Amino acid sequence: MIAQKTRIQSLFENKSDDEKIMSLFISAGYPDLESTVELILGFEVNGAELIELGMPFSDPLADGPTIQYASNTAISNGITMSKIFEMVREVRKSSEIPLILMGYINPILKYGVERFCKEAGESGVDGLIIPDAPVEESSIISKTADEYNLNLIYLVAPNSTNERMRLVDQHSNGFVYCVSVTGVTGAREGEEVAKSVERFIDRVKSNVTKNPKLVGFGIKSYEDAKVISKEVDGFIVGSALIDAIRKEYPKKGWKDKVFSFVRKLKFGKA
Ligand SMILES: O=P(O)(O)OC[C@@H](O)[C@@H](O)c1c[nH]c2ccccc12
Repeated sequence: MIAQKTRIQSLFENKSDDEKIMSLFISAGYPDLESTVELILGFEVNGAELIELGMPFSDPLADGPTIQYASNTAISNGITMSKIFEMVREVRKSSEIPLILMGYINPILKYGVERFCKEAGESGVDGLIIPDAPVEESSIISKTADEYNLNLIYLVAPNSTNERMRLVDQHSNGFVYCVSVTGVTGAREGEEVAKSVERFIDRVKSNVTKNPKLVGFGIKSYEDAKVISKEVDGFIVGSALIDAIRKEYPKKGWKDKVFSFVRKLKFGKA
């Protein structure tokens, strides 16, 4: 089978050198089941170029308190794998925004790797991030993901060796996720991230040469994003976005407030 280009690959091919891609992470089913699709479409209109849709899991080992909270809320709201695919199909009725599912390997194994990849591919998902299935264990899913034209995106972190970064580059397609700080997801003081990130990104740039690079973890403002993604293709925001939702939901007009936060992240002004 000849692999087709995914929407992720087209996005990076068509991007100009100085443009920064903004990717937003949201847990499917947070803050409620009805809003996820509307949020994704609204993120796109307000400046996001890529969406990471989290598949809520009860034991999210890479996640800090904010995403754990969103995950738990989504589980209480009754989110399921089938509902997530339904949301993706709904988004695809009106949008071609590149979409990544992000989640842990256990629920995927339980659902069935073949069934999962088939439904993901057919509903319009472009890629997968599975933090607890690193390259060494990628054979559990890589072949099937390929078959259904899903890019696999792996992570590098400041404690990855140069050899490991090269291995990750070899196995990734779509982009490589550069985790700016060691530890779990979540907003940190911007300076804390900026200080240590430069050396890490230098190393990433000399070892990850095949794939585009997005940096995430701890970015909560336009200013953070500007500094931290200076040398790469773009940035990812999760916890700060969920915090913004948490602050406004379910007050009247909460979505508009959230979308104005998104515009500020991307453009520096609402
Ligand atoms: O929340 P932050 O610090 O803005 O970081 C993005 C992150 O949340 C998102 O990409 C993500 C959510 N869960 C993950 C698990 C592993 C790696 C990354 C993630």
